Amino acid sequence: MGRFHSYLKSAVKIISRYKGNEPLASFLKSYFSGNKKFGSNDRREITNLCYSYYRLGKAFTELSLEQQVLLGLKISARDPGPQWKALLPEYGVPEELQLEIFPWKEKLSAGINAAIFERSFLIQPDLFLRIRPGNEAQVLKKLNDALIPFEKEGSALRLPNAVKAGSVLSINTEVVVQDLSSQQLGRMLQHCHAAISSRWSPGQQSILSVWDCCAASGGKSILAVDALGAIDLTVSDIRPSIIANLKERFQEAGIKNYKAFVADATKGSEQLKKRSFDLVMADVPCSGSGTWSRTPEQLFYFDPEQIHTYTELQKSILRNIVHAVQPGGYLLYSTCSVFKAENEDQVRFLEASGFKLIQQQLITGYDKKADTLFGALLQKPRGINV
Ligand SMILES: C[S@@+](CC[C@H](N)C(=O)[O-])C[C@H]1O[C@@H](n2cnc3c(N)ncnc32)[C@H](O)[C@@H]1O
Repeated sequence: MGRFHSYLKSAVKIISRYKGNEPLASFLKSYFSGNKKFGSNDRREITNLCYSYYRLGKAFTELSLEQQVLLGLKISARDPGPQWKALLPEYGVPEELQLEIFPWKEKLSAGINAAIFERSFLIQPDLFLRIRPGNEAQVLKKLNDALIPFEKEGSALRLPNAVKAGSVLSINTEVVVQDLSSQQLGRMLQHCHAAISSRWSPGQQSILSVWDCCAASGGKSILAVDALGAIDLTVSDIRPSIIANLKERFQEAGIKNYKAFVADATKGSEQLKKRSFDLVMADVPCSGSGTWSRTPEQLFYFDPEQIHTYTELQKSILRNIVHAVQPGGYLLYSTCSVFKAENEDQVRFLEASGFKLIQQQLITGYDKKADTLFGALLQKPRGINV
């Protein structure tokens, strides 16, 4: 039992020091590398305790830190095991409690089941890979040979979170680490491609021009290449470091023909002067609230004022990029947010500027151990001046 008390003490120490200024995963990594006495089992137990605490949000702050950690462990989806259960009465962990983990339910996008969404914070989502075109047989063989358990859903693979997929598969070459919901945006991309290519005259060798204006390390761009085939691809992001990551990733992915640069999408850019695209992808910076089951510390430290900050930034990006959509071309707007203000309301904003909504979808992952995302495909009618 002494070992378990000591894990609890370490978790409480970490929680008291962590202030939410960096991802919990990086904080834990630095903490453990500065405290070599912890072996891999210890690190796993303590990590689990810390995450269990943040999964409760601020619902039970009247309890002691020890009680909150143990309560998180008790009500999380995984059975904590007999040694932990034995500590519950010792620390006076309450039996029955009303859950109010996610207090901003009135701000949710339409169609979200608030009760199921709230419970999803207690479950760690799975790991998802997307098999890149032409690699399915070899990927499945490698996983089977290595006895790695997985479920296949189309080109998506669902694996337990602890699996080190990179030890068996070539990440970015054979598979991409990409959440199940994110992968589904491929359908909207295909819809847009079918609509545009139907306008090409028979035998015309046309290539879709695409700008990913918030590309990060290129997750959606690689999806676009895989879903659409040869495209004339331009990518940009405000962060130089992430564009450097993107270049490395594209190299591994075998993507050679593209233009990449650093640009603030709220401002005009030299590289884009006079350019327009068949498709502009705006996977905008957002609250990330659809992914908080993976990063529950963000749930804990979230200030709802931030929603306004994000929506203003999103509007400012949209105002600046709409001119780059060709008349008759498309804008794919996406977030990993569950808030209406970042989702449907921004679609209304685009419609008010003359764009026509083709389809919008809240891609729920909270009921599937995956992320929740929002995507909307809009078309710029010919003859409007934005
Ligand atoms: C949701 S992430 C994009 C994820 C990426 N599309 C993917 O699939 O991996 C949003 C990105 O927007 C970038 N960003 C934030 N503000 C920006 C701005 N003003 N202009 C351009 N990019 C911006 C961030 O650096 C971040 O990489």
